[in-house]
Amino acid sequence: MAALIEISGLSKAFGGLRAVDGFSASIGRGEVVGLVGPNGSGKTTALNLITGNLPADDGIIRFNGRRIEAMPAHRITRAGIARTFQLVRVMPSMTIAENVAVGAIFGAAPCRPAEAMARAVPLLARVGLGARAHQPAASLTYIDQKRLELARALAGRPSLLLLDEWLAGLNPTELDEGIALIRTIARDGITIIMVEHVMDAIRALCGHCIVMNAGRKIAEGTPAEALADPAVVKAYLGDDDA
Ligand SMILES: Nc1ncnc2c1ncn2[C@@H]1O[C@H](COP(=O)(O)OP(=O)(O)OP(=O)(O)O)[C@@H](O)[C@H]1O
Repeated sequence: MAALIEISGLSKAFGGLRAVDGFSASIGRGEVVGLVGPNGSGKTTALNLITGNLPADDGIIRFNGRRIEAMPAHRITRAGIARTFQLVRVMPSMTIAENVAVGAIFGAAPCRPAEAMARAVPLLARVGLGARAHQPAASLTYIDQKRLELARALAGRPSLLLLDEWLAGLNPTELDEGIALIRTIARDGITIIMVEHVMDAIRALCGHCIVMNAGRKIAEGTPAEALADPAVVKAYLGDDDA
């Protein structure tokens, strides 16, 4: 399988802290990859480097064969990488549909505002917000803001979707719905990298799992293989997420 994204020697330090330290990975088209690891292991920082939300200190990222590690975030979005945030970022004074339309206008398949609003409608239905399209985004609960962020990311028609703990905080019913929704996105052919602490979701969705600790990749394989790796068991010992 040709790699959609290839990461080589990616590094980022905050002062003396090596948050991402020589991280390399190759992810094929159509894969659903779990990026897991104890708290503070560098997962969100790795996503921020891929999306250009943070500049890398070192390393190469090839997406669709193009170097993107020095591109500004908006060009990376245009190139086809969309994301959700662990700490959601919605524009509270705009309506829910307008928030999603922004994702269409600035995404990989840019369009005019009228078409962007038309694209938003079915996506809001898909994430369970269909009845609320014209309400202000500020009216949404935290969980519903996460749904909005996912619709906004999809509106950009990305080829790579990065989910940062998108399933966190869902109740068991919502979790089942969320897993089913991610599965439909993958079936549409969108490659997914999901940072997630909900291991049942990783097992249910991911054929490929990468485990980080202290900024480094410590294991990789199927979820069963990677999570059973002795280095992974050791990394999680003493961590509340184990
Ligand atoms: N902007 C920043 N400035 C300074 N330190 C940071 C910054 N962002 C992250 N860090 C530190 O870098 C390390 C890696 O953080 P990161 O958020 O990438 O980990 P994570 O694996 O996503 O953790 P979690 O599972 O808790 O979200 C942590 O020690 C964190 O405190």
